[in-house]
Amino acid sequence: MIRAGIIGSTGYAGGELVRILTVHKDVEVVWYGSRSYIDKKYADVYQNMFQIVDAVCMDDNMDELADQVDVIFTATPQGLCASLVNEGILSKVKIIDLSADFRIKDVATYEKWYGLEHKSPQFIEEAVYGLCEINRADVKRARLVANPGCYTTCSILTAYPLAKEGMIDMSTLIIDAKSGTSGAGRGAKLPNLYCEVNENIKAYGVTTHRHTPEIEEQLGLAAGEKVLLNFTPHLIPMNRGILATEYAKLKKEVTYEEVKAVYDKYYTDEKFVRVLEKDVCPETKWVEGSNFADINFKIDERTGRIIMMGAIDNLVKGAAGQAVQNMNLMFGLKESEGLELVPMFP
Ligand SMILES: NC(=O)C1=CN([C@@H]2O[C@H](COP(=O)(O)OP(=O)(O)OC[C@H]3O[C@@H](n4cnc5c(N)ncnc54)[C@H](OP(=O)(O)O)[C@@H]3O)[C@@H](O)[C@H]2O)C=CC1
Ligand SMILES: CC(=O)N[C@@H](CCC(=O)OP(=O)(O)O)C(=O)O
Repeated sequence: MIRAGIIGSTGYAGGELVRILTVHKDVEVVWYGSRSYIDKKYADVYQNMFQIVDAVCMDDNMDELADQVDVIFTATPQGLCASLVNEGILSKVKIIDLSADFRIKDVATYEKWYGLEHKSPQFIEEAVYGLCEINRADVKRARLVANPGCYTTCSILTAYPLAKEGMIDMSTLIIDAKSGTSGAGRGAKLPNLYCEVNENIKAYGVTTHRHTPEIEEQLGLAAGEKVLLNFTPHLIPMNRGILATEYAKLKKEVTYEEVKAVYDKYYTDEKFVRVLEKDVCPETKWVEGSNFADINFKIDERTGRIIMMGAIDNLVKGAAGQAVQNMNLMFGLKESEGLELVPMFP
């Protein structure tokens, strides 16, 4: 059995990790980390775990944890993982960080967009960007994985094949994304109160959202050029789900079949990416509770643009599911172990 510790197990992403790992046949969660609930029963924090998880919450002592487990998940605020990790710890355990600390290769870019000083820049280079469909071989060898962001997972997977094959003019790419409120975490914040979110929709982080440089870096690597794009997130009144709608100019006239062949080239063998049938638009409801990313596209012949669409569950493929997919690869397990979750509907 792989012994796992979760720092930040009481947050939404950490809670989803617990839900998935509790039924993973090769994993035992032995450390339910928390800052506010130390010594409290985990099932008192999340009653859905009543009679399922008996453990009590522990602190965030990564040094002590590293002696007791094989893998540590950090589902904690930006900056925390970088402030705890060190060579001694990394020589003993594998770390999968759900925050953004090791996602962006240029430390100045991270510090600018996150407004934080990076506490462990020496590990940025070695960290592997854990988007399994794109970096599978590197993830298998990694001891530190930077689990991608939720908006970024959806945005990158949706455009990746066309960026990689040079079919779109990257300078024209515009990403409009919408997220349910669980994306903002469990912490009490005024903009996330029921009356602020319900019956409402708003854009936020316009031109400044921290996922912008992460998407630019990854799609830039795919396209082999520096990419600057517009990314505008929106908060919508639902619990889970992200929908990204992405617009770009096609470099030349192409048919539906030609574009479909490109998506199939990258995703036919990918269990968790479903390229939908012609004219079917992805919906968050069709992926809820699952590790699927549903993707499709439509060519607008009038404008020469292509509209790409993607949907994921932000807490599963956008966070905990992807983290478990990474863990499976790092430990040589079946990639989909514990993740064959059927989407729930309605
Ligand atoms: N929500 C989402 O959809 C996604 C989240 N992520 C990332 O995952 C991470 C967690 O997000 P999310 O679950 O939403 O956030 P939450 O606010 O729901 O949870 C944060 C967790 O971190 C713990 N924590 C906070 N501060 C500290 C600290 N100083 N030391 C130790 N533990 C601390 C909290 O513990 P306690 O409550 O016990 O004090 C809690 O368990 C973030 O980096 C986020 O960006 C990534 C992808 C998607
Ligand atoms: C709705 C909402 O507030 N979403 C969060 C992003 C969610 C997230 O998980 O960000 P990381 O993946 O980078 O950790 C935000 O906009 O900051």
